[in-house]
Amino acid sequence: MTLLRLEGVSVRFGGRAAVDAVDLEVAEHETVCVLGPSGSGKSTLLRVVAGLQPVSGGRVLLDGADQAGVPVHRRGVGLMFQDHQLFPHRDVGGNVAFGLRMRGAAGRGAYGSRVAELLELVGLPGAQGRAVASLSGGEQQRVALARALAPSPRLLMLDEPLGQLDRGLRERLVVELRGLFARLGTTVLAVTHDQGEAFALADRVVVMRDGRIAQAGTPLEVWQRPASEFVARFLGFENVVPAVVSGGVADTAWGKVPVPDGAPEGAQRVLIRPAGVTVGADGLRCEVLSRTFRGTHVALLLGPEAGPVLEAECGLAGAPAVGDRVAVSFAPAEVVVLPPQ
Ligand SMILES: Nc1ncnc2c1ncn2[C@@H]1O[C@H](COP(=O)(O)OP(=O)(O)OP(=O)(O)O)[C@@H](O)[C@H]1O
Repeated sequence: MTLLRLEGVSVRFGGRAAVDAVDLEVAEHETVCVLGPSGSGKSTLLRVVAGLQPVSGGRVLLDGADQAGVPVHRRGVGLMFQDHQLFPHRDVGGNVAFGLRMRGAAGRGAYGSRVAELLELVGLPGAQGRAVASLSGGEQQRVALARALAPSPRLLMLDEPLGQLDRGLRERLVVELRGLFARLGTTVLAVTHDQGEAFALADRVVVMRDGRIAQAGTPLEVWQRPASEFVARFLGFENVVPAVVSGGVADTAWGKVPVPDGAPEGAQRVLIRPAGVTVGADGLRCEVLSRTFRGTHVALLLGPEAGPVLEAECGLAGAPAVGDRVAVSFAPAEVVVLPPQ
């Protein structure tokens, strides 16, 4: 069932559309992550849903009810922002209880057990009495989450939820959040500029560009089939060149590249994901310009004898060294013929 529906939502500041005729649905129990470069309209979209930003056009519906004129505190949405805005003068319990009081969600006596339950849920059991200032960044994030979850919002909205935390902690928390949302059946609309975070957290990602949706789909769909060169580059793929496609082969600056069956023919732009650039004995000759250890693989930057630099991936064992001369071939499964801009 659809919980949130945006119909042609636009927000204009001066003459400029920050959000431009956006249609979006979020189903109950679904986690949707809105992703996009700075200024693409992500936060504005979130603020619209929360009721913090009036629309210039279109409608926001929650459970089928038009939210026009419904104030923030009556929308039943929970908000957690990047700078988590905890009250420094209240202890942890006081901060979480604030989330309950805002909604009048429980009688005063019931706060204590609900706060305890929420702190347990976010992995901070017994932290009620701790001062906010004594918490690490990750712990503060958990308290902010407990506070946002306190009134059991029908929609939880997160704006750059893990933005300030270091990478290792972010990766751990993302996994925890995903598990928590699945257990609670929470419906989540999150905004992030970090594609790794979005892909790890979301059932569906929505990539925004200049106030519009450039692509929406499951993480796998978007990763495997970026809908445009913009999306491909935003995901960090740099191997994009013009090509003429004919008979299952793309003619590119790197030579002939096999394309998947059924790819559109004619003048196109082609993406080769680094995983599809295979280092071997035959093929396009290249010099290794750099190599970067990535944990599970080695990322190579190659200078080919023809065409622009190429990104490739190879296994840790036997990775070539900088300055080595190698040859590469291309795997059609990792080649995407991109739609015209
Ligand atoms: N209150 C405002 N008044 C005028 N312009 C605004 C206002 N809020 C946002 N904008 C503009 O609208 C556009 C979208 O901003 P928004 O904050 O939604 O982008 P974003 O994708 O969330 O960016 P970031 O990742 O940097 O937070 C930007 O060009 C921004 O400058």
